[in-house]
Amino acid sequence: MEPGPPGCSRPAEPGPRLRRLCGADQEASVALLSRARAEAELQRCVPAVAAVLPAGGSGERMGVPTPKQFCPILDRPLISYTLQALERVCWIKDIVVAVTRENMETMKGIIQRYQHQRISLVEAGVTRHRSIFSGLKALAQDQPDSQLSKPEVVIIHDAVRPFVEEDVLLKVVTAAKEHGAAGAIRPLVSTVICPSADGCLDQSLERARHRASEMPQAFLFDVIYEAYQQCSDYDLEFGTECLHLALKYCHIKAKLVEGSPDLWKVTYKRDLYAAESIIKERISQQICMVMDTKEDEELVGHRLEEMLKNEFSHVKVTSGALGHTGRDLQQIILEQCYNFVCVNVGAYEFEETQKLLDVLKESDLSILYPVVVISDEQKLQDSLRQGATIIATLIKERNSGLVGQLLVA
Ligand SMILES: Nc1ccn([C@@H]2O[C@H](COP(=O)(O)OP(=O)(O)OP(=O)(O)O)[C@@H](O)[C@H]2O)c(=O)n1
Ligand SMILES: O=C(CO)[C@H](O)[C@H](O)COP(=O)(O)O
Repeated sequence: MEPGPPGCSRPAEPGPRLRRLCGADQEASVALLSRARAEAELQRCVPAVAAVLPAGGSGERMGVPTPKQFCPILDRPLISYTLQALERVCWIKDIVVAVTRENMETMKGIIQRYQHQRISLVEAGVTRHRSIFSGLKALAQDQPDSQLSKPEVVIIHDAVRPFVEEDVLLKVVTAAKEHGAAGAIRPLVSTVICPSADGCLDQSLERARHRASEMPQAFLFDVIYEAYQQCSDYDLEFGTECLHLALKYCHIKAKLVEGSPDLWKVTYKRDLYAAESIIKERISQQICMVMDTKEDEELVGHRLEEMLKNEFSHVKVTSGALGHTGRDLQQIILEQCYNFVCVNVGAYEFEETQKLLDVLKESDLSILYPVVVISDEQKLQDSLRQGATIIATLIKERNSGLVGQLLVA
């Protein structure tokens, strides 16, 4: 079993992804209520945790004019995925993002467009360490008029590592509470060598004895803030390791926690393609089919569901949403489903469907929302098979040109 939240006697709640899968078949209102209760309970017993996200770099190694954190992946900026990953964790109270002055408006636009919550912006520094320090200062202020308050534990996570999961965040926070500092590590992929001044091999490190230091990291706030206040200009200018600052200036030996391979930092252009593939794979595992009527749900929805279950891990069928757009959508959006397929059976009245699509489009939560019309009721079985093939291809291909399109099976 995962460790419970720090300072909390209850075992950890399953992460939102797990909750989404577990709760899929429950009554919507019951699921909502129990989720709200569980989150309120967690909020009460976890120490105050905030996160600082340095996002003020220029992404030189990426070699494109746009800083990599703002580069689009499936039409959504990279940083938005990272924010979403942190926001899903209900016990992180505040998320402080450090961005350069020139990108402040861009960042505000992203927050508004993707409805990010609990975010505060601070001005980034000229190096990563200075950006982090700027975020920590905002949390330390603790002024009555400030929205932020000093946390007990602070998570530091790069804005360009979008695949951080709740379990590793919980592990580093728990370890930081006990040891003062903690960070995720990974085995080295290549051996680290030390060249001499003349470009020849000086030393070769034993790979099995070394690890790559990744993110997230977590610290008792007072420890890391003290370290940043004490550290030299040289550290702030050239340092790359926050755990090292805690060791050097506060004598805190960080606890190292094994991280997942997806924690790597998007650095080169090829990393954007890798990130896109991972996102595609993740979001392509779930699909929500919205039927126009209850009868269609029974007649067509569940047969389509059976056909699609071999291809996707989570297929949800819902009906009546076209008539009760507001209520049902609220539930669907809470589940953060990306793929909607509205199925009309032999119906050519698309006004309600159009309304639903407009709401989805404005919500910016959904990436794919085509309408599939199973047109021929006489040959329903064949149409269904064809419909299932179209739906599966749509979800897997994720061709953005098909968003909001009408397809006829
Ligand atoms: N002055 C800086 C430099 C970097 N970062 C952030 O620190 C994280 C990790 O740094 P890195 O991968 O080195 O980003 P860049 O500095 O943007 O990349 P490069 O070194 O290729 O220019 C990124 O989220 C980056 O935006 C920051 O907040 N402020
Ligand atoms: O992994 C890290 C710390 O452990 C940092 O993400 C990394 O050091 C950032 O360095 P740089 O800005 O030079 O890429």
